[in-house]
Amino acid sequence: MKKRTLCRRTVCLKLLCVALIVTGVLFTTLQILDVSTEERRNEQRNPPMTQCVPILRPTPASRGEHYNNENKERENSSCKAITNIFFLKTHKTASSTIMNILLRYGEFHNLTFALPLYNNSQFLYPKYFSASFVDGFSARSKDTYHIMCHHMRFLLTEVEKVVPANTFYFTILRNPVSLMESSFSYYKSTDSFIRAKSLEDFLSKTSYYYRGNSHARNIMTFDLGFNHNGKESPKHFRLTGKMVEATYDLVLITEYFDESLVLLKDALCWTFDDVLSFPLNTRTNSTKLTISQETQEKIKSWNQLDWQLYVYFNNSFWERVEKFGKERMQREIEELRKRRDQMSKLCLQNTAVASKIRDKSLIPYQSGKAIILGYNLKSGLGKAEQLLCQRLVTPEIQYTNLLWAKQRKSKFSSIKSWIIGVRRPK
Ligand SMILES: Nc1ncnc2c1ncn2[C@@H]1O[C@H](COP(=O)(O)OS(=O)(=O)O)[C@@H](OP(=O)(O)O)[C@H]1O
Repeated sequence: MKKRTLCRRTVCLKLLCVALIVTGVLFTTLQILDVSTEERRNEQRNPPMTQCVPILRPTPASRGEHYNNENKERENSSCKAITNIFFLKTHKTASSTIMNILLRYGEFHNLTFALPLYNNSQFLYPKYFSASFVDGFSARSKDTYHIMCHHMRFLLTEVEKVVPANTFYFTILRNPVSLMESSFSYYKSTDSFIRAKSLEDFLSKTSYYYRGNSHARNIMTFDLGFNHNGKESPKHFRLTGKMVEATYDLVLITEYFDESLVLLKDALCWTFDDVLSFPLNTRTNSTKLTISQETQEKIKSWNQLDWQLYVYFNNSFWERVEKFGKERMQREIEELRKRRDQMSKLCLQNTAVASKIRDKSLIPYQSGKAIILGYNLKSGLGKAEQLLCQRLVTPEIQYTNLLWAKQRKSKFSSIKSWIIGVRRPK
């Protein structure tokens, strides 16, 4: 009798396991197939991930490690490379270039990314971030993610659910004047900008054109999780600055991109090779505007919250450079540029508009009135160089797609081994 009950329990348990697996597979399939109406509406902001680049296996040479002994020196030094990283990818701030550095580092060091759900590269932006927007997230998976670096509207309590406690937080800010010129061109077809004849026209009739969306006003403040139509007072500016300072270990400045990379390299205890990058998401000169002094002032005034934030962190950035040592900074920038030059000679044939990019998987997403440039690689590269060069110029959407596929594949392999383990007779 007892044996039979035991037997029935074992059968029940097995059935339960099978049911769970079937539900899991169904759920995953539904997740893949589901493109909700809201996601479709957000396509402008959250472009679909369609293009694919081949998954290749990284080697030390493809990591760039054959160019110098720096990695060996690092191995002997006391500082240990930081691998738990959160990067708040702010909009139109060169954040895609920084992101490419993180994606490459993570891929080549087999780290795990907290990626957005399939088909949404921006964690359902402009909604506030929620841990449930992370692909495969469960409360138990918390300590499994190393890097999180996609666009989002920041919410600390939710991010903390996803990343480990010792995570390094950083972000990047850009002068709101050039940022808004860039946004106006890139987001020209969004609500607030679509009817404006020019940036000047928009700025002279903001109460008529502005529809409240973040791309048109104080976008950095919005991305950082604050009210982008909020109060403008010295007390408010100071408080926001202090709050950001308390959350982020480092705030980079777009205008001082190489100085920023050197500080980042130092803070993460990484090497020059780790922070090598080529500018991504750049526009043709034909889609850039020259901004008069008067318009610059209007932009600052319209984006006062962003402007004050920028001034605050521009100051703290230079204090940090001072601490780092100005001469040392100069030396390291020279070294970084030398290596970037070498890499550029090795990899790049030219920059090109979409129609002139030979490898269609390397075409960057195009938006609004902006003509976004990509790269053609040199032909005849060795296998390892080909991989490194290709990754250096792989746009965000394609790279995310690739990592998504890689992580899904490894998750499916673990489930498969678990099923085989359950089935194997004792
Ligand atoms: N290395 C470096 N240094 C300085 N500026 C750089 C760099 N890399 C990219 N960029 C400029 O950053 C703008 C694109 O920003 P993002 O990649 O953050 O855009 S996006 O929000 O992800 O669409 C875009 O600015 P605009 O050309 O003014 O639009 C890029 O030219």
